[in-house]
Amino acid sequence: MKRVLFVCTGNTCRSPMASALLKERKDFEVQSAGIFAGKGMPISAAASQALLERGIEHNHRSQPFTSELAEWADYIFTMTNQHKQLIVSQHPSAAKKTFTLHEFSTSSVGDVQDPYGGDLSIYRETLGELDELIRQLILKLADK
Ligand SMILES: N[C@@H](Cc1ccc(OP(=O)(O)O)cc1)C(=O)O
Repeated sequence: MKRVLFVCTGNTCRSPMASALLKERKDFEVQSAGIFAGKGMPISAAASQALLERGIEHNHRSQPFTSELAEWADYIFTMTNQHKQLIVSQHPSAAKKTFTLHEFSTSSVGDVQDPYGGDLSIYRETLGELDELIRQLILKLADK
């Protein structure tokens, strides 16, 4: 099974939602982490609510991005180009397997904006964006 690591900033909103969506497929080993994440924080309440509205329950505890996780992953998908640049600069050996979610899934330039601090409608929008990106991601990974 391919090992996929999603990375965002705090590992309480975007990457846990992406992870929950891909885990639904059961064909991948999935983890998430944050560049500036603390350890053991739950998924944000609004992210959890947006997932529950789609019938997805996601047990999550935040974790920081580490070199061990970088080694574990076959693919590292970041929410923004800044996350990618940080990873590549600190872990050059991971450069070949690190992509922004937009560039890998849709061959486009763009960031998944941080919904942190927004209301539930913002989280629903982010989840919708992630859902579409992950649909494309699955198609792309099937070709690998
Ligand atoms: N701003 C938060 C950290 C944080 C940043 C972004 C964030 O969203 P995401 O999990 O999508 O990166 C979550 C938390 C703090 O000051 O603790």
